[in-house]
Amino acid sequence: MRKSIATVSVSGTLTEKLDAIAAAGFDGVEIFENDLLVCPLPPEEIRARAADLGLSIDLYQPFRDFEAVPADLLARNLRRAEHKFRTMERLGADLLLVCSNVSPEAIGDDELAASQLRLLAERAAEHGIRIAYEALAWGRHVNEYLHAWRLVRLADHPNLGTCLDSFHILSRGSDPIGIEAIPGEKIFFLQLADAPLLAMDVLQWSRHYRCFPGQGNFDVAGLVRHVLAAGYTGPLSLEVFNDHFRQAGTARTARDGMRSLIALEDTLYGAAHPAVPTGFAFAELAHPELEDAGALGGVLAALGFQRTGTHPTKPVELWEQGGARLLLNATGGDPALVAIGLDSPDPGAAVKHAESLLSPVLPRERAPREARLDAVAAPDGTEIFFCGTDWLDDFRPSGPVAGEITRIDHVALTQPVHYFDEAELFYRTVLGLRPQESLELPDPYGLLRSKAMSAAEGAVRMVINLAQVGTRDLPWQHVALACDDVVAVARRLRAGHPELLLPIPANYYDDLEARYDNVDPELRELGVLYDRDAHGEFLHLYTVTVGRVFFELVQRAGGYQGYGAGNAPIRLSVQHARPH
Ligand SMILES: O=C(O)c1ccc(O)c(O)c1
Ligand SMILES: [Mg+2]
Repeated sequence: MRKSIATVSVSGTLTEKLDAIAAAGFDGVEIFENDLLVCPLPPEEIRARAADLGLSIDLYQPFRDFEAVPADLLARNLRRAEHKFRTMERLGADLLLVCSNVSPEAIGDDELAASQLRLLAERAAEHGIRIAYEALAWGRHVNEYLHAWRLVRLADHPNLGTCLDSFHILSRGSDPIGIEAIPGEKIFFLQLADAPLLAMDVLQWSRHYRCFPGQGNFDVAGLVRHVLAAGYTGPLSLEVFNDHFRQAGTARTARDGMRSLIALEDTLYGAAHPAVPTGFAFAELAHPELEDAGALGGVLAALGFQRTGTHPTKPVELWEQGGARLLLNATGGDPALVAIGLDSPDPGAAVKHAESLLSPVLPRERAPREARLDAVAAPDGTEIFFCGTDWLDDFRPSGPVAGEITRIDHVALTQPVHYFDEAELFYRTVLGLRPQESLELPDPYGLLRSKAMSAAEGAVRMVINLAQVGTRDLPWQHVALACDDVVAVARRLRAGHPELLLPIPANYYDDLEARYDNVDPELRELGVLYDRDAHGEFLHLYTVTVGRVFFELVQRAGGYQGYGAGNAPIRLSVQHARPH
């Protein structure tokens, strides 16, 4: 299907927007009036620029507060419309979006509204222009899409149709099944936006929190199915008002919008993800070139990891315990998590799929006998490797290392605020992870927003955290290691090891013991954190931070599904209290 985007959805000047929108592969644009008003170029030049870029101007918008007004106001509104028509002729646009009247002067009279819309359509027809009438969710009298359609039907003019906008329909909880009753040729335009579920005024929600399909909680694909079933053949057009998108990189947001539409089409055509990862192959940590991997090696050795192999051509060591594998890459930089290896049932298909979703595939250098490893860049630059089974052979590992740690449980990455939605869409679509809980947690110097995602019944879990701004901004990352016996590790490390994140405040344990019966008193002694959910229990423990990275040991009992999120504020406070 043709793909469009409203210029309001991305940052920049109008010319920057058009360049980025074309570069991302869109077929057309909706020109938002404000973008035109602030543009120094005359409409003819904007038209030529769009044409040079291969973009059609699919819609001009919005024309506000037109219908259902007293006679004197109608005359003024028609004069306003004539000006828009002339601008559109210069722009080469032939579809005008009219959104439902929000003014207190609007009259709640369907006959009047329809007759005035008909008049507008007659005037538009003289210019070869068509009108797409949209119900704003907060319209004074018309705020339901079926009401807008009733007025269009009543007005009965070939140059008048309706514009459907997924946000206005789904934010009100309207059932989109009714779309199928609208003849496809009377749906002049389709605008798509998703949004997180928020209990707030619908206008504020729309103007600040819309996001691309797949980044929020609406069933946008389900709505599009109804629109296609009605016989609509126009473009899928993104229309997003979002405070963060307005600050984010223009090209990057345009590409993210395109990724969202490609993924939406995949959903519509019922294309299953070709290679959802089945586990963590490894986590790769960069570190300064030091004997025994320095402080990082010290923490890992204390946790019971051993170096079991070395890469034949690169300064990379394999450290193992149970099924947990860490690669230590002596890049010279501060310790940081730089790559994640995922067990993939079909690495080639996974990379092709990632590429189809516009993820940059990373070039790899490898010696002739080394395993082929395909990687793409996640939005924050973390390299994501799709691993088969042969990569491990390169390291000639010396054999299994027994210990309490069994595998990588999850990896947590921190994203800047204006790329948080992009990261979520990437992990959902490129890796096929499903969103789990979304949380806001108090930090002594801010509020931590966090989203957990998982696949293969928890075999792969990722947590994306929002980097905090304006406070002590610590872009921490962490690797959580599944462990059979957190208490045993804590006992061992308490005996003179400085690697554990301590002390945990006594107030925490006082509260814990009030909340739950039978809390093991040893948890307090050892500084082990504890949580429970409907399924089971969770014991966990953190190490100190080395560079940007810290480790967590987690013990899930009885099918516990969470991440101990309620304890994150405790962890954050202790981390902030320690010198870095
Ligand atoms: O927020 C608005 O006013 C507005 C304007 C035009 C639209 O198409 C829309 O969905 C919302
Ligand atoms: Mg709209």
